Amino acid sequence: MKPVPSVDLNDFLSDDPIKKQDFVDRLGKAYQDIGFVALKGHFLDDALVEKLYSEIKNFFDLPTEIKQRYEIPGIGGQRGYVSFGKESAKGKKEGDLKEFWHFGQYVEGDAKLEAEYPKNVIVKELPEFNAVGKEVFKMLEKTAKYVLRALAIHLNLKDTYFDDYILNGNSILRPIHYPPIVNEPKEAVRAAAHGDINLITLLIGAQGKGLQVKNNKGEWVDAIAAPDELMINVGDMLSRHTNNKLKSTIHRVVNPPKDLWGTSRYSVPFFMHPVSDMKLDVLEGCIDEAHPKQYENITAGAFLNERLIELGLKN
Ligand SMILES: O=C(O)CCC(=O)C(=O)O
Ligand SMILES: [Fe+2]
Repeated sequence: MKPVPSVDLNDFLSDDPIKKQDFVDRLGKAYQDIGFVALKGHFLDDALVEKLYSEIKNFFDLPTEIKQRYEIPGIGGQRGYVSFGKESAKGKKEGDLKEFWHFGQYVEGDAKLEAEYPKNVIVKELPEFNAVGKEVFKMLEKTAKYVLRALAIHLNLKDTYFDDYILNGNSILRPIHYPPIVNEPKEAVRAAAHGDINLITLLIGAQGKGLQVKNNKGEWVDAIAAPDELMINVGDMLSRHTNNKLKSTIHRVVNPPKDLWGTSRYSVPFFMHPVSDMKLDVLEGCIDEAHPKQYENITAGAFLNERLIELGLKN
């Protein structure tokens, strides 16, 4: 059996109640077991993904001094460029072997949130880069909305429970470049073991080897998606809200074997965040005698802030 199960969003979107319920059950089971699922039938077509890759390669190929013009101080790396080695996993000293870019929310019809979020950074050299980022952001956000609807049903909540929290949410699209490895890395890896901060993560580009997840026996297993699949996992915000009923699984990106050091890895996670005001307080339905409340009440905004400091992106 594949360590990470596959599901098809078309089943959830169909009018057939049996298929719909089957999707909910399989997704819920996957998130209670391994915390990851590979999903096809999402809203990104092949041409869009191809264009995204070509544009992000163009961006990371720009000279370092140009890329660094887009590294904005004082915003915790929440928009624009974050240079190589800057981010480290929670509790780790060594920086990860990666550089990345952040596209943030395109707020519509909400002046308060527009003022709250940092503005998206526009790359002057590459007009298409900005356009494709926005398009991919919207398509992943739409995909995530239906995945969260399925999870709401699984949690015995109203299917639209998350809709208002994710509308204009503080989500982030992060194209990552892991450059070729030139010198023997001492302790550093491409991405050290971590859990994601947000509600759910949708990852484009998990086809190649590299991504590994820790299963419930504590073993690292490869998480490899088919070319038409997104890898989708639960983040810490959702596991907190559900009192760990849904698992935020620890994962990492390992360095390739020496004969492949010369190759770059590109991947593009979309971190689905709610608005900062969302209360992550443990859901009543996830507390009982066998599962006492495990977390203090906190808002999504306060939780994010804590974690950005721990990642070395904010002080
Ligand atoms: O590059 C990958 O495949 C995963 C990256 C990741 O886990 C993250 O950025 O949170
Ligand atoms: Fe991650």
